[in-house]
Amino acid sequence: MGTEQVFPFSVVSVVEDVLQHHGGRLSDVNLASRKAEEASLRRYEAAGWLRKTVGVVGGKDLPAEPSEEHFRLGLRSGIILCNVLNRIQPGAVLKVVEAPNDSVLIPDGAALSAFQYFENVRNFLVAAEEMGLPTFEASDLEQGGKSSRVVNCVLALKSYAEWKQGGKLGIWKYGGIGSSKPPISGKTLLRKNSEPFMKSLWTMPSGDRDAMSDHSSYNDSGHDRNEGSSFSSLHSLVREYLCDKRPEEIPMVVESLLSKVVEEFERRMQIENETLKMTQEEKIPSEIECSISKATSVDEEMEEKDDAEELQVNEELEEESYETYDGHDESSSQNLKKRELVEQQTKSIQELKTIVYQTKSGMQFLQKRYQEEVIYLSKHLHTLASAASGYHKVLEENRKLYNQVQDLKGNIRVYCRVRPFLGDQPSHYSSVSNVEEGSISIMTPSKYGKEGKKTFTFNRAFGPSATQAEVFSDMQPLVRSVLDGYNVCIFAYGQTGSGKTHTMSGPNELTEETLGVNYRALGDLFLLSEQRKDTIFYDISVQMLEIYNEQVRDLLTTDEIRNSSHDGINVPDANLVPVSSTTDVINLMNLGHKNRAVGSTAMNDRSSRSHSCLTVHVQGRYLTSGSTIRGSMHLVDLAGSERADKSEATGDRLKEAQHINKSLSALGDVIASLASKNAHVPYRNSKLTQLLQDSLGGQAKTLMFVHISPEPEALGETLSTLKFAERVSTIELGAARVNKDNNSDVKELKEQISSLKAALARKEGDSERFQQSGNSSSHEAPKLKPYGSSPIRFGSHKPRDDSSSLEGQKKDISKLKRRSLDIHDIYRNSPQWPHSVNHVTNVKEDDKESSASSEWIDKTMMKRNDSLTSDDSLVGQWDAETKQFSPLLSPSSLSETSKMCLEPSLHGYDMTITDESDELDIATSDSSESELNWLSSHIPKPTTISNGLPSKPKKSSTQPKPSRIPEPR
Ligand SMILES: Nc1ncnc2c1ncn2[C@@H]1O[C@H](COP(=O)(O)OP(=O)(O)OP(=O)(O)O)[C@@H](O)[C@H]1O
Repeated sequence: MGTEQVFPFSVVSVVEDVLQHHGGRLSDVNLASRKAEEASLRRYEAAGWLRKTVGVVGGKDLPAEPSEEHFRLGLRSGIILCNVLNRIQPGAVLKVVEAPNDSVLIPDGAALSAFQYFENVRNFLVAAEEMGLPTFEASDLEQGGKSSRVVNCVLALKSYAEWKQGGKLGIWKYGGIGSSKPPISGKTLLRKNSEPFMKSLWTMPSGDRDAMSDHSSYNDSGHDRNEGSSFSSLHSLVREYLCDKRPEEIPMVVESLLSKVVEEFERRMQIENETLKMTQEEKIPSEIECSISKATSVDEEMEEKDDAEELQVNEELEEESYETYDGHDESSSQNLKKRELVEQQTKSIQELKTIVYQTKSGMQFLQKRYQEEVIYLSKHLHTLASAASGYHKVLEENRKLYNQVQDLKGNIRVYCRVRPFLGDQPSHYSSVSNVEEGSISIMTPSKYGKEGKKTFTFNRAFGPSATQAEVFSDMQPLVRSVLDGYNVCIFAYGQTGSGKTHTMSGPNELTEETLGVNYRALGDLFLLSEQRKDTIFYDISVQMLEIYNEQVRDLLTTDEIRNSSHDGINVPDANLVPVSSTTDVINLMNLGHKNRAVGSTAMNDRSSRSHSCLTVHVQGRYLTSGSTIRGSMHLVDLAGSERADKSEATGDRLKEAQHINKSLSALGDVIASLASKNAHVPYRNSKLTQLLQDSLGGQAKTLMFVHISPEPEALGETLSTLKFAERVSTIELGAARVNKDNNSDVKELKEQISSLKAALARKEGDSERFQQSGNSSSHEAPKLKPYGSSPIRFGSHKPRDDSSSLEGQKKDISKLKRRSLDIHDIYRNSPQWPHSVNHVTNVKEDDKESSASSEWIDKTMMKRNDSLTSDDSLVGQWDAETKQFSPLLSPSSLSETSKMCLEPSLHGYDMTITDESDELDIATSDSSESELNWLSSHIPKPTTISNGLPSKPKKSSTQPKPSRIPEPR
């Protein structure tokens, strides 16, 4: 192994560095050369002492003042040195090879001699070292060697000899130049000086070199001849450096140079050793740790670094491992282990890499699919969201449209239902001849009409065979409006026994089929609220009230409640009972019916003369927004609308009748006011209107369910009821109103024309009779006109003037035409709601509400009221100017009133407030009896219905009732 392979640096490079970097230091070579002279003197001293000690003959090869060359050559054989040493220290060199011949003097002597000389020198040096003398290198005796060290050795020996000759006094210590250097050990001598020595051999002439190369010991040094080039370059370098030096300076320069080289060499070796030590003690463990940590954290690194960086790290790792392995043989086993470990880790890393790559690609694939699915789902979700919002919009739109349709149908709608015959009563006696979807035809006896048939149009008409379910299905949309936040009022109107309770509640014995509107409405609300529970939560609760004699009772409690609501909006003290099922409702209704007061009556129980009201309160809360909506529904079973019979109109019955009339009249006022869109609606005129206030008008939807009985006996009341209902229906209908009004008016106009024709014919006949019998008919009882198309008894006191009747009829026609367009005319011409006596007569200045509707209060009602009681205070007088009744008129003044009515032109009576009066009976102006008779004829008797209820016999009256039923002329 070459030097440059053993060491990380070459000797040549060391020398070059010394020459280049330490050239400055070599400048002191001059100083050394100055010392060379001193060295020469010392050499002379050494040579002289050697000559003196061994004699001139023995030292014949050594001049007294030899040059350095001669000094070296003289001592080169080692004979002089060995002999001198043996003289001073006998036996120090046991065998001294003497020169066999003169060849010793020949510089280039035989090889054997050279070898023997070398043995002499070597033996001398060993002995000198054992004696503690400063030694020199054998090569110092060769050309280029350090003769100064030889001089030093000789002078040291001289000093030792003198010390020995002097009796060995004190401790011998060599104090010559170079004595500070420690003695060179034999081993060190050999190792350290063998190389320069061998180098010098290579510089020897070829013959010597060949001779030397034959000796095996020289080959043991392991030097390869091929390495000579580096040495030759070194030599050339040194020679070049020394070429300008004087020969005597060269040894000193070379010595200095070599010492520098040696120092540099040692310095480098020390550095190298330290580096190696660090590498072994620190670097290797850190590399292992680094490798392990890199291996364990490879996953994280893989994520953080790209592949190129990872590869670089691994390559560096491997390079470091190889360097470590190559650079340190002694730790090769460790390096092997380390390398194996690194290889294992590298393998693991590769496997991990593969797994990571697979996982990564798998993750990327999954991520891609996930993103695709997310995109797909988001699209799908978007579609669903838009569909959902669209669905909600459509739902909302549907609700709006639904309620708009309800609005278009009219805020107040009128339905009519014909009760079937009860028991075994044959149907051919029915006064109802035909029932179509929106109209009812009534068979009128010839005395009522010319054609024997009268048709009334409503929003909906139900015949006797209509089932409860059919009836409810038609009002179901209205009921459902409650859940959308509307207020709804459904009230049943009709005379006693016409089937109001049956429609609203059902018969006494309830079955699923016979359940009335009340149950079905609530059941429907429950069903709908259940269907909507995902979006809205509904609270449904009910109240049940009765209004009897203007007193409000809570039917869900036994205590009488006080109407503390001054606004009349509601009855706040009434029990409000939450319900959640139809069963709850049935139980409550049973309780209500039980609590409903039942009085002894002439023909029916108290329920006929009291209003019962089932109020359903609905509060809905949207689950998403939290907003709430409120709706309410009044289901009212009104008291019988028939007029109280005069014969029974006493005491409690009279009081009941008054209250019923008052409340129904107030209800009519409210409806009329709403229809005319008056700013003020007189809700406060009765408990009934107060109770229903929130469900009458505004956004509220009202349904009047008119009931009629089919019995011919009830025809009068039936016609009255139908007339009124049709009028309300005609007035209140919205968009459908025009066509309906037109149809109705056309019919009426036709009837008017036929009536006029009949009047003309009659007039002609009367004229002839008048001429025959003279003017003797002034006291005849007025003949009742047929209960024709005129709805009511307005203008019943209007004088019957045949001569003016035609003109009056024409006026009426024009008024009818106008009425169809003018709502006020319609009201004026409308049949009145039954007015209570108190309502009409007790008109107070501060009660403007009632006066607001006084214009369409039938004057005849006063007379009818008058007929209901003998109390003069109840008699009213119609003031044509103020258009108000004046109470407290005496019976005599009634006659005057009649006169006034009969002679309106004289008293400024406004004819326009009456209409069709000529169609009705005419009371004689001077006969209050006739007037009473008229009133009797127009107050229908309570219908005797075969409903199992007792029919009270009629009290005697001045005129038998049958006579008051309109008779055919
Ligand atoms: N559509 C109908 N089908 C069968 N029976 C009916 C019908 N309408 C009414 N009735 C029966 O006629 C009778 C009288 O009906 P209901 O009591 O409902 O009349 P009303 O107008 O409520 O009388 P009131 O004013 O006294 O309360 C009852 O026995 C009832 O069952």
